Amino acid sequence: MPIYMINLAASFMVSGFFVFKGGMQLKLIAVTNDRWPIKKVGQIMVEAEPFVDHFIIREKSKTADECMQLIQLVLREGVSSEKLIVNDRVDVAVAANIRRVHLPGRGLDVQTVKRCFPRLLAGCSVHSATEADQAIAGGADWILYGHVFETASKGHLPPRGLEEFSEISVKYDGAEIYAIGGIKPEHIPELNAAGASGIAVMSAIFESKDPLSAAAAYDDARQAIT
Ligand SMILES: Cc1nc(C(=O)O)sc1CCOP(=O)(O)O
Repeated sequence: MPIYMINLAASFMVSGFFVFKGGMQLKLIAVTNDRWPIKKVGQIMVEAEPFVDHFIIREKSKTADECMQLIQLVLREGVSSEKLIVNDRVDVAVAANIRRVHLPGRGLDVQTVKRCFPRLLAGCSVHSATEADQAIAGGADWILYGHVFETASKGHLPPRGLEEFSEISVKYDGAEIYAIGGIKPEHIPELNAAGASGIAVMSAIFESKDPLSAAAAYDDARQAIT
């Protein structure tokens, strides 16, 4: 039986109702998809914001200056700087006074970034239990494990599924561990049972004609299990 099924069974065991990781509601991270001009990305972020805990600004093709413009735009529209996570661009995070950076596999490692910029919080993407071990040992404040389900965003490559994800979340109980890749609202119960702290979603929000409703669907699903 996969470990996440055992977790699911165990989570029913305390007086017949669910026990959630740390008693917390699953967090929703929305990841920008680098497909739109700055103004449209900002508009989507502002629309989805009521249901989103954090945004990862992952605009790989944009210049540092354009990323700064996007940050200024959403801050002006009332999005809290605490909700913003800058992907990869430590320079942009420091210049824009954003506290959180998300580091992709091939960039600087968490330990180096945290040593050089002790005030930054840093997370990273992992794709195996070994990478998760390295990230946690390096002091990662969160990790994103993926891709969990099949997704066009990863060229429909075979997904990693939930088994290793669940093993990581059991091993590092209490750490912030997010699932990414192909996540739909209906996956939330099984991700919760696998010990997810939250989920990270890209296309379902940034390709939607109605980003607020798209984010609300994830919120409904997480409310349904709390
Ligand atoms: C940006 C990203 N990183 C992944 C990883 O596995 O590290 S999967 C992914 C794309 C997630 O997009 P969607 O929500 O559209 O499936």
